[in-house]
Amino acid sequence: MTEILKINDLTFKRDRKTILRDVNLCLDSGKIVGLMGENASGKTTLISLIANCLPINSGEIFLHGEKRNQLTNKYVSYISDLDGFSKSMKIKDLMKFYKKWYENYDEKKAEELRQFLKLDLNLKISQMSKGTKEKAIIMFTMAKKVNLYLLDEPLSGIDIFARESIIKALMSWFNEESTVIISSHHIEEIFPILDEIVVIDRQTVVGHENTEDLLESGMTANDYFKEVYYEKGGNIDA
Ligand SMILES: Nc1ncnc2c1ncn2[C@@H]1O[C@H](COP(=O)(O)OP(=O)(O)OP(=O)(O)O)[C@@H](O)[C@H]1O
Repeated sequence: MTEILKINDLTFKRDRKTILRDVNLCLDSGKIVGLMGENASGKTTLISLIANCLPINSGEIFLHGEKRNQLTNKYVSYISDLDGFSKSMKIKDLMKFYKKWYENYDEKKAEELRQFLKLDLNLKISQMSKGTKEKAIIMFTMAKKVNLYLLDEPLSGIDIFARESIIKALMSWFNEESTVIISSHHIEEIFPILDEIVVIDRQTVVGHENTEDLLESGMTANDYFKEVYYEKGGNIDA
């Protein structure tokens, strides 16, 4: 096992408002990690910071042992949306784009993912529903050979049947040298494939647990969430 991600005392402010404070987290290779947290708890911000899409105010992020910088981008795959592309681009155009610009793009895997996700080569971004866009984001995120895959709410617009098969397939889309972080409001749904759960609340990581240990103690993801939430002084209805 290799250490894929290490975050030391990370604090991030926006417009003088603290969004994340004193975040510490360490993840090894070969894990599927669920990132749980209420709305506006900072999940997307944390993912964007790991992906080098936001500047760090204080603290450090190490990817594969190297301090986060432009060069460590090769270790990470993250697509926040497809807004940067022309809406007239088709799936096949996006495939050509990634092949041309990303050394770590695996053309064969991309085609397998495309077929699995039933994405028509001629489908334009402008014609994509929310769920179809999410499938395209999953496809192009997972089609790169990297150490860390970041999926931010990847399944929220996808119908239940496709969700189930994507969740099952996720395990085969990465290898033991890499790790996947999946943020979701529906952790229970992906709980069976998770190795670890990270809970973020009131701007920081308040819990990090092995799912095996949770299962052994008879806890579900939601039980764990509530436990760490109340322990830290939260106020949700049971
Ligand atoms: N561009 C921005 N400018 C200012 N504040 C922002 C910006 N983006 C996010 N925030 C704030 O940062 C906090 C964390 O937001 P973030 O999107 O990271 O949360 P989240 O846990 O991903 O939320 P959700 O589950 O609703 O997607 C929120 O209070 C939000 O208002």
